Amino acid sequence: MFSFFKKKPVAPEVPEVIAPASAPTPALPASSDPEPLFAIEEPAQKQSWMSRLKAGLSKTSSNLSILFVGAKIDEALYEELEAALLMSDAGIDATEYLLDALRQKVKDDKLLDAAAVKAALKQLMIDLLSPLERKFELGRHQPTVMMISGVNGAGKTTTIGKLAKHMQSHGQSVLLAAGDTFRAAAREQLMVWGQRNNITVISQASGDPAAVSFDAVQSGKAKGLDVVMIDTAGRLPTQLHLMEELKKVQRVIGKGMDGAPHETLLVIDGNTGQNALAQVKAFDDALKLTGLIITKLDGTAKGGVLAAIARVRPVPVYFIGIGEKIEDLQPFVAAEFVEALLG
Ligand SMILES: Nc1nc2c(ncn2[C@@H]2O[C@H](COP(=O)(O)OP(=O)(O)OP(=O)(O)O)[C@@H](O)[C@H]2O)c(=O)[nH]1
Repeated sequence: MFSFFKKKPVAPEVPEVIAPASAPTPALPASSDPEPLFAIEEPAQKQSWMSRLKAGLSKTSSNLSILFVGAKIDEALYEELEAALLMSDAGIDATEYLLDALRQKVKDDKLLDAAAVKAALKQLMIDLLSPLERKFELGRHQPTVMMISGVNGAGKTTTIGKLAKHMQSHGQSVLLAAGDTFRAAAREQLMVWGQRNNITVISQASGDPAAVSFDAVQSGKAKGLDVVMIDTAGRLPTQLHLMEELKKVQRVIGKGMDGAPHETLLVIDGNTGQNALAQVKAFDDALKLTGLIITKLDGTAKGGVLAAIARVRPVPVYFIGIGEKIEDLQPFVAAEFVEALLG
């Protein structure tokens, strides 16, 4: 089944490479100015993203923002706020932190009306979530090697597809590694997708995920590509042998290129709520994550989990996802997120 007992990281078999018909986009010269990804500049696009983010987070926001409509600033309001934050999966720590800070602010600034208290809460939430903001940059390494992990069905493969297409449309040459050697369908899915989108995918029929990853890094280096993205099989943090396998994949990537993987990302399903926090802790302990991608925030009532992450394990959130389309994945911006929640 899994080959994590093998001593050698590189499997002897020849990897299958699904290459696009045309050669990949030539590598850009290494630039001293790394390029941030996904910056929405156009006001119309920004507006469209904000309205979709608001709609996506409406189940989380409805419990919160309604509290302030015509509310009196009394103990009942704080209690309802506490319940709403806990229901949004902000967790006990972040909820207590926000409520204590809000009480203090209301007292210090002598706030008397609900709108002012809501504005104060908004600012506190922005301050809490801002440290999670981090721009995803390319161009510091050639290739930039990214390893993508997460539990089953979190949205890893879909997210890789969205990122790859976006990077490609920004002139980046991208190589994907089908490191999910456990689920044959996942491998097929990535290969078909690669062919359709003119993106090279490295895969092995009965592969060792570490070997596939190593080959991908070697190939990325040899071809002078910009980005190598390595998909991994979904696993639960409680499956300790599979977490060990993931650590091995990470180590072997490092043997393929010094300093790689440059990004070790965890994809989290935003519907998971408090369990997401357990996932962040476990994957971070095992792999030292460089960033998170939180998917499926559309339609969830549990968007408050970002506050829990910010308090308990503040791993940067590079992107958030609110749907299946490519434009539904965007950089996390604390002020936008809070505006969608409480705006
Ligand atoms: N609504 C919604 N669905 C999403 C989002 N991101 C991914 N999905 C869907 O979630 C499902 C699982 O996505 P995958 O990318 O296959 O997940 P995975 O983590 O690779 O799954 P495994 O390979 O089983 O571990 C698919 O149906 C995706 O279309 C999102 O932001 N919103």
